Amino acid sequence: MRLPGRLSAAIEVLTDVETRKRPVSEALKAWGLNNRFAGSGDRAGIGNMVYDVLRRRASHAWAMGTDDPRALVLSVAVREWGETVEGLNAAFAGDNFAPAPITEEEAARLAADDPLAGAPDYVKADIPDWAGPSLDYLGDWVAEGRAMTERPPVDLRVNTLKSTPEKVKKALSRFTPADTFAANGLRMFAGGKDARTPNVQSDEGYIKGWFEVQDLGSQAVSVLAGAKPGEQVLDLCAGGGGKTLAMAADMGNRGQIFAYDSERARLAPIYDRLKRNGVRNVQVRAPEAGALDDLAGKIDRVLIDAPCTGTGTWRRRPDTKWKLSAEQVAVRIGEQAALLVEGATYVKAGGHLVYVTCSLLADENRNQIERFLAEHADFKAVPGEALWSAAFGEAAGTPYFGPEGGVTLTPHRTGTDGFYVCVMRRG
Ligand SMILES: C[S@@+](CC[C@H](N)C(=O)[O-])C[C@H]1O[C@@H](n2cnc3c(N)ncnc32)[C@H](O)[C@@H]1O
Repeated sequence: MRLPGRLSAAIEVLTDVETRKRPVSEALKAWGLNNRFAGSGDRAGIGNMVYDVLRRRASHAWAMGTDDPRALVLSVAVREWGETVEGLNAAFAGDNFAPAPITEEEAARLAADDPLAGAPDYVKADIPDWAGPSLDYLGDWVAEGRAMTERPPVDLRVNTLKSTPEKVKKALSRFTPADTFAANGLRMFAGGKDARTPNVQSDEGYIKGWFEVQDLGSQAVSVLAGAKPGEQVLDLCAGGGGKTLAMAADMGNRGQIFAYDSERARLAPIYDRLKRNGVRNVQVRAPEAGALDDLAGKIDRVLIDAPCTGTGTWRRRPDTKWKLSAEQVAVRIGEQAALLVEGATYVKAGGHLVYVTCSLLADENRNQIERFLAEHADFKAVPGEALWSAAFGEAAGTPYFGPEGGVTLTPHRTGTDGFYVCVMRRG
């Protein structure tokens, strides 16, 4: 496929996402199944265009005076991918799969010198209009929003139970992985335009369990969770086990992690992942009545990687940015508050409760912790700044340290997905 056909396909997928309210990954998959002639390069190019549009949907819509998928795709093609109106029209003329020629009005919009003139800050930040005040505590929320519109890198966590950063770097040298502020993290930066994402999961090293794909922010909060060899740890919202695996490696397979999740289907991938990673100190507890009763008051460290709105992952899942409703936020807040109360019951005296979200909303982070601490006088927050500098030193970006003791990572501040972590000690 040539570029015109790929642009038409991106318009089709975006229309499908909008009209059928489908998740973008599903719409892209469906397009691939219905168009089997398209190769992997085509699918990558179309996917990149669709995601680029969604990351900057508000600013491109402002520039074009409409949020019609065709206008948004043309705007990204010209303003981000470096195409010209003349070049596109020439290419469209000779291609049966091309979109209709660019109109004069569209051409004028695409040529505007200051396409965001008069735009409100939330449009410049490419976030929903309600979100600015919620991110205000971070300082420059327009810069925070803009950083969330960049293509995310691929981050790996080296599994120290089976490998070393040097060994993984050598095995993946064709992708030139770079070091990160986390000692076991490696990063591959995203390419531009139709560049393909490195397919590291088909690499021999991945199959052998030398590394996992895990955002650097997720790695960092796993380190800050502070699991030590020999401890009894409960991962109360273990899901597919991303943080369970990271903690097991930090514990050197010594001690015990109980991995639990209320959704059997979420937990399902953990079994294969534990095997591939060579993890031997995890006991998976399936969601059955009383599954955790025997752990009450006995655990050194309880991790609550809480269900959340995922606002910290907007650069990876930009479609969710435009769909989040106040009702969804309220549901998550209720679940998180209940999990904090439940998680506390498993912590032994002198043990720690660790609360994590991949959200940047104060209501899911600081406000939850402040309410919990006000109602649980036996818990005290461990200051996040001290935890951070002990783990990563001064050179590791500048997270936001909240007055309640929490640490907030953001694409703008730490070059990671957005994450929040607060470690609390039971007195
Ligand atoms: C952010 S995800 C966990 C991700 C996982 N820890 C990882 O690192 O890959 C949150 C998880 O919490 C689970 N969950 C939601 N409510 C729960 C509850 N009341 N008890 C236990 N798990 C719950 C969800 O099923 C979901 O898998």
